[in-house]
Order: sequence, then C-alpha cells, then structure tokens
Amino acid sequence: MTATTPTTDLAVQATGVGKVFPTKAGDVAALTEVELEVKAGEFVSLIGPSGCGKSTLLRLIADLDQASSGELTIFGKPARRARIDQDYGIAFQQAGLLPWRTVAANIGLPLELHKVGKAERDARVAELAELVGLTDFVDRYPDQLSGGMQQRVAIARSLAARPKLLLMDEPFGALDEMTREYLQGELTRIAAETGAAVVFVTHSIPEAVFLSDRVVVMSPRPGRITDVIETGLGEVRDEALRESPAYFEKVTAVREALHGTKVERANER
Ligand SMILES: Nc1ncnc2c1ncn2[C@@H]1O[C@H](COP(=O)(O)OP(=O)(O)OP(=O)(O)O)[C@@H](O)[C@H]1O
Repeated sequence: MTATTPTTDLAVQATGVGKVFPTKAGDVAALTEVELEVKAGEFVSLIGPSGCGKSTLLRLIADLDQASSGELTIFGKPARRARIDQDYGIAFQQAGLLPWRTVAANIGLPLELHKVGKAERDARVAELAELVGLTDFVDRYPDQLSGGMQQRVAIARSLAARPKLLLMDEPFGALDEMTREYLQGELTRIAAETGAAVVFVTHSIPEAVFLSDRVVVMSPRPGRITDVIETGLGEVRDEALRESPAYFEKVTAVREALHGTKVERANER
C-alpha cells in the first residue's frame, strides 16, 4: 500500500547514525555510529539496558525524531518520505488509542486513511479483532478496556494496512505472561504470512530470541550496537521451540553479549 514503489529490498538501512540531545546538563549522546540493515521480511529485535538508545533508534526510523548525523533510509526512501507513504505500522508501549473511537474504529483507522471501502474495512477489522481475541469488544471504547486489551487493539491497528515494516516498542511489556506468549506466536505467524519486516524493542531476552532472526545488542553511554546475534531458529516459532536446546543456547548467547562476559553454566561449575 505504498504510494511509491520501494527501490530496495532493505527495509531499513542506517549508516553512521548518531543522535545527540542537547540538555541543560550538556549533550547526551543517545546514539553513536549506528550501522544497521534490516532486510525485507526480516525480524530484528533491539535489546539492551535502559538508556542505550533502543527507543531513540526506533523513533528515528519512524521519523518521530531526526538523526543528528548519518543516513537513514526505509525501503530506500528518506524516513520522512516513508512516513508520508505510510510504509510501516507502529505499535508502541503506550497503546495511543483515540478515546472517542470504538475498538473497531481504532483498528480500522489506517484503512480509512488509505481510503479502503467500508465493506472491505469491516471485514478486515473483524479478522484483526479475532486475531487479537477482541471480537466481543469491538463496540467498546478504549477506557472500557484493560491495559492489555488496549495494547492488543494497538497491535491490530498496526497490522491493519498489511505494512511491509512494523516498528514495535515493547508492545507486549504490559501484558500478562500467557497473553504475551500467545501474541508472540501470533506476531511471528503474521510477520511470516505478510512478509513484513519487524524492528522490535524489548527488555526480554527470551522474547527477543523467540521472535527474531537477529538480535541486536546495544550498550549505553554512548548508545551503540555492541553485538548482533543470528538466532538461526528457522521459520517455525511454536511452543516446542521454547523448550528446545537451540533456543536455550541462543538465550545464553544473548545474555552473554549483554553482560559482555561468558555466563557460567551450572553444569560447568
Ligand atoms: N528527548 C530527549 N531529551 C534528552 N535526552 C533524551 C531524550 N530522549 C532520550 N534521551 C536520552 O537518550 C538516551 C537513550 O534513551 P532511550 O529512551 O532511547 O533509551 P532506551 O534504551 O529506549 O531506554 P529504556 O529501555 O529505558 O526505554 C538516554 O540517556 C535518555 O536519557
């Protein structure tokens, strides 16, 4: 649903990207020399301690803020152009729903902006509401829903226009563990089905590994990428994967990268 045809199979390309926030206490180097390529259809998580610049990087990609240095393109276009063309869907930690619109009208908003006809819109909204388990709540208003339900509405909305890129900032952070695991599975299935690339910010190592093709590890002061771990876990992301040795191995690899040291395993002591 892009107004301009993508010119590259790279969903995101960041070259030497830096971001400095001037503050009263001096400049804060939120990001420095970030090199990142996300291929079309690839699932990439950003993980790292608080303040390492994960959200800042996602906001630059979404054109919600501008880089101080370097170059950033989305499907070969400047971030501003990609925003105007609505090349990506966004789901952030705050659901950001419009309180005067029902659940259905919130989910359907991107479709209205894309001028999709009412019948098609209604069908797609019903499909998405079912996907996130909110079929019985489509006529409710956001303030009549729990925080987790509001978040599910936001996720459904981000998927409405079947974007080729999803930008997600801890979208499952406020959910209970069961719902979270369920939606993780759903998200990988949807991403695979739609061929969408995903850039996903999380604090959870298991979540990053379960979801991703690559986990990008970041470090603060200044915010930068310190490691990139390929999970190599293949297409199928199901419950059996969470119990598999290959999965645990990658969880350990990401933990070690985050700590900057080898984590001693119990049976090696
Ligand atoms: N608008 C701003 N003005 C000044 N400093 C900012 C601003 N936004 C972010 N920062 C600083 O930039 C750095 C990176 O912040 P950012 O929110 O991107 O980190 P994060 O990795 O997403 O953290 P968290 O995991 O806590 O969400 C931090 O030092 C933060 O204080």
